[in-house]
Amino acid sequence: MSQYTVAFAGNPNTGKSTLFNLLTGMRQHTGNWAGKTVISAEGEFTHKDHQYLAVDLPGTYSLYSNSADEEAARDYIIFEQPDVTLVVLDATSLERNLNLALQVLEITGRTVICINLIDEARRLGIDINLKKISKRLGVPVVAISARNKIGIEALLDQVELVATSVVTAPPLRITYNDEIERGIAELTPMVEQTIGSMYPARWIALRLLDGDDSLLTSLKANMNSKGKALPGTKEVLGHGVTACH
Ligand SMILES: Nc1nc2c(ncn2[C@@H]2O[C@H](COP(=O)(O)OP(=O)(O)OP(=O)(O)O)[C@@H](O)[C@H]2O)c(=O)[nH]1
Ligand SMILES: [Mg+2]
Repeated sequence: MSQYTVAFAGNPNTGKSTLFNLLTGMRQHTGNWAGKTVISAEGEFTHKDHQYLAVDLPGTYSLYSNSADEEAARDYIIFEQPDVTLVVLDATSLERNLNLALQVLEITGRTVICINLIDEARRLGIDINLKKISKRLGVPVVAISARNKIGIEALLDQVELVATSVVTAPPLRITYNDEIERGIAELTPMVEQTIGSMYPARWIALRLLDGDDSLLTSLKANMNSKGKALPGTKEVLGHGVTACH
């Protein structure tokens, strides 16, 4: 039986570890304060005919290399290329949480959006239009309560559809202002030429435009560890990189 990898990403304190523990039977640290998960934990679970390896990533507000946690989550999603990235959002603060979801979606369409704490949202009278969000983002969106074990089967059904490629979506394409789009257009072919089609070139170009040296360092380390040296990376990518904001 093949095993699919599911990475749990999301802002701190959105219930990733609660869901992870529920599915895997493990006991990752949970609690009502941010930043509990510091290293990624792994555990297994089964749903219907498939086996999954769940990876509980540290909570992050972005994938912009602001901290070791963000770098770890970013590197896992880009370089390990999980079969599914499950973005766990807090239903009571969707606007803030969707920021990370958009960043993940720019990297990969192999994503399921899991809106957790739906019990809390209902208590507060927050009504969430799942269909509309799913249509806008192009990926499945499921509401759950990990603590109360609500919606879990429906969530895993969607995870299965993405893992088995029954449901597919390209990375979400966000259009930036003209200056940034010009930079992306210039850099993306160079990125593709240098690293091939293995990694999300447009997103990497965008991060390089922002002067994200940490991503460049990770890219080089990763390519080297896979025996794919990057001749001229510095020349190609280091040249013309300007911060846009
Ligand atoms: N009301 C409610 N609370 C929940 C639910 N799921 C998780 N929680 C609570 O939310 C808090 C945070 O849960 P964690 O699972 O530790 O969150 P996390 O995303 O792993 O947090 P970090 O590791 O810090 O990123 C805990 O107090 C959980 O009991 C839910 O469905 N409803
Ligand atoms: Mg956690």
